[in-house]
Amino acid sequence: MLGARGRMGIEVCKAVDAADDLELVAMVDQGDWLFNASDAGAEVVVDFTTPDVVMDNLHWCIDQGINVVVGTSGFTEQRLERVRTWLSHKPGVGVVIAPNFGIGAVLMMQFAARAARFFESVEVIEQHHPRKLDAPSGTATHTARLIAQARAEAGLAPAPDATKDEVPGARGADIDGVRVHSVRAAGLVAHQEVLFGTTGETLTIRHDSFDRGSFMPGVLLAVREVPQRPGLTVGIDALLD
Ligand SMILES: NC(=O)C1=CN([C@@H]2O[C@H](COP(=O)(O)OP(=O)(O)OC[C@H]3O[C@@H](n4cnc5c(N)ncnc54)[C@H](OP(=O)(O)O)[C@@H]3O)[C@@H](O)[C@H]2O)C=CC1
Ligand SMILES: O=C(O)C1=N[C@H](C(=O)O)C[C@H](O)C1
Repeated sequence: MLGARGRMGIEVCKAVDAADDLELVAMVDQGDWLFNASDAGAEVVVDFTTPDVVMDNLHWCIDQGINVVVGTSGFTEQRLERVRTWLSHKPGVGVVIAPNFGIGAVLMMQFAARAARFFESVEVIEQHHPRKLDAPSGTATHTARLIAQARAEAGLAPAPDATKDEVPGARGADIDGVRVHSVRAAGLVAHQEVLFGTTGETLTIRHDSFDRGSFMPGVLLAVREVPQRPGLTVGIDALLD
């Protein structure tokens, strides 16, 4: 487990410990020696660290021939392409990178992608605990990209918006033409709303993680599946089919 002393790392270690078919062989955090994982014979590394260190971790694991499950945020298309290049030199290694391991969150993203072509307007509002380092969240960025792709395939025009005098930030971040708003407040864990609008109606798709336990079934599923899935898998959608 990389990031073993973090909020997610602590939960993953507990979940792996509680699973009869899995064994936790190494817990690595900031300042620890990465070779602890290979020396301990890890078959799968799970990474919940930070966007600035995750690429080095991934590169090292792939080089060592260790399968990896990544929950850390910050994956752009360019980063994914670099991972594919590393994997092309290690054809037996599997990597699963998921913006969100919550089953409800995965469904929320799928439902949003399905609804996108029917609505001229869309806004994504993500809400997280205030100790989160990045904004917008990986989930919101991924959702916006899925929506943008569905809108492009349907030939939709940009969402109507007459705003002229904008205070910087008031309309959120623009991710592929979709506005994304990030809220940070004590008491929150991880929440997202996708608001669609068209003539005379709106549709709101909302998901709430109230507890980090919500991510564990998805993480354990990926840990069990990744050795059988060489190459790069983005999201856990394919693992749920
Ligand atoms: N995909 C998903 O379903 C989910 C993804 N996430 C993502 O997971 C990531 C972690 O979130 P969270 O657990 O809340 O964050 P935390 O900050 O609580 O945990 C990150 C941990 O990684 C440690 N760390 C930093 N650098 C290294 C390194 N080089 N090697 C090993 N460990 C290191 C940190 O140590 P230190 O504090 O000393 O820097 C910290 O203990 C975030 O990117 C978050 O967005 C979170 C929840 C669900
Ligand atoms: O930092 C978090 O907490 C979370 N990060 C992920 C993200 O950036 O989307 C997943 C979930 O939202 C929790």
